[in-house]
Amino acid sequence: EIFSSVYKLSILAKEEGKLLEAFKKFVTIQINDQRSIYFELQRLLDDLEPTVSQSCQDPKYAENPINAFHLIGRFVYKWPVVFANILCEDCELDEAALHLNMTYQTVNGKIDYWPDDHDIKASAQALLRLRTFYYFNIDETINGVLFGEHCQPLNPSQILKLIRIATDSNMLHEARLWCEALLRKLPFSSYKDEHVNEVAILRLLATIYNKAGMHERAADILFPLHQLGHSEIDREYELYKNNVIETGEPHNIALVKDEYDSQYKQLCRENRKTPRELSELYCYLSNTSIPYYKGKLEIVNLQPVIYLFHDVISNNEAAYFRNEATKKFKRSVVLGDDGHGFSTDKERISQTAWLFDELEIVKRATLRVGLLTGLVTTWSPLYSNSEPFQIVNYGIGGMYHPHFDALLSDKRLQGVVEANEIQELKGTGDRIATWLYYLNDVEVGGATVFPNINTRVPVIKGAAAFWYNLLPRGDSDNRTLHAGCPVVIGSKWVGNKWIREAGQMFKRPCDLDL
Ligand SMILES: O=C(O)CCC(=O)C(=O)O
Ligand SMILES: [Fe+2]
Repeated sequence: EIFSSVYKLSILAKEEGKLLEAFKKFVTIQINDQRSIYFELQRLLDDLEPTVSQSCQDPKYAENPINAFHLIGRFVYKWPVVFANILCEDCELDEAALHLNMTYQTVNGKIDYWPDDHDIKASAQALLRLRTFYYFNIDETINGVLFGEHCQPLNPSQILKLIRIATDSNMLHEARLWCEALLRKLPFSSYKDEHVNEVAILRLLATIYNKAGMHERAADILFPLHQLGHSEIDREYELYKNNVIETGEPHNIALVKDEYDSQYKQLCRENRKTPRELSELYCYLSNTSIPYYKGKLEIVNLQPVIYLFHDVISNNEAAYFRNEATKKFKRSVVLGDDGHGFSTDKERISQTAWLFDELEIVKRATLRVGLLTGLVTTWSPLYSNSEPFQIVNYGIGGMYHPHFDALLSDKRLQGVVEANEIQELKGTGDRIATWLYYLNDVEVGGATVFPNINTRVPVIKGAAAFWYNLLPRGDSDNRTLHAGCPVVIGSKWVGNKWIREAGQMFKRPCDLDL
């Protein structure tokens, strides 16, 4: 899939420009051909050109989730129509068609995955989820403004698609809000699609209420259409009317779990520490074992202490990390429920790659983490005091739900498996501490938050968050539950280095009292 990395989407946006060029060339040559197929192709070109000629030049285009939704939509619904009309397996292709075919093949190879329905659904769900975190204004978004930033407006059929996906995903509260916003857009003066009209939208709104158990309301919505003689809705209308529960129905659509506003979501929106709590936080220069090398530290929470180290990776190094990672990307996984094996998870939408100390720049960064934290970070294939860097690029609305980094602390694992059963922990112990590099700036969203201790760490390029996952006595520290908030605009890159227990016995000795 492609939605799980904004980096991959950016490549898609750039490559689309090549498709447009080849398609344009093809259409220009056929300009005098009067067959109806060429009118159809000209129409497709007129539809694609204004957007694509700009989007392929804008490196930040795909960093906006609304644009990304458009981009994926073009690859799923529009480009296949272009190719189906021009390319054929057994027929003879003229020069322009051959060129288009070749471009198609190269682009296909470059993006290594052609977006499909799964990406449409996932990018729509990402948009819906983003709304439940950041409460952006739906009407504004439809008109092409998200968090004050301009993007492509959404057309009525895209909104209808979004509402259908919300309804299928049982996010009925969101579905209703988008549906009402679409009704406010009526009449669609410049948009012509016979399937998207007032009747279709009202029918969908009625479905939403019906699904929420509000059958009477659903019937009421269809009643005016019924009176006007829209016989196509009669069956639904009768059904809703017959389902009405006389003893009373809910007055509102209940929020589902995904729609609740949790402490986690609130922290994603803003720092929630009181002025008093904030006044106790401070910054200082820390010593390392090299006399002239100091750490620039900011304390962002006192107990347990969460550190933010500033200026600990240069722009060049960060670019090197990002670039090396793109060569090895895989969809992020999480440890399976039974503690064995790894699986992809809708709660971790990103692509990851591991960078080992074999690379000189990476090795230097590993050493630096050791110097700054005072822990032993050296890695070798035989014995590792820390894991290799795990580089992560998030996707549309990409996030990582609240979790613990310590492999054994996850509630799911407690009692299910013994520490020594996990191959991962043998000889190295658990993840005593986390070092989290921020490898770029994110325009909107993407903070790292700790819901149990009301702490929010903003993304700052070149900085790194650092904390202990384990208490000195070795048990996991439940206060370190943390999450990567959904990215609204931008492409978020982080680099994890998990430091293991083994090797730290003199650096951070065990202590039963703590
Ligand atoms: O992206 C973030 O801010 C958090 C990442 C994280 O917690 C992880 O990768 O384990
Ligand atoms: Fe984490």
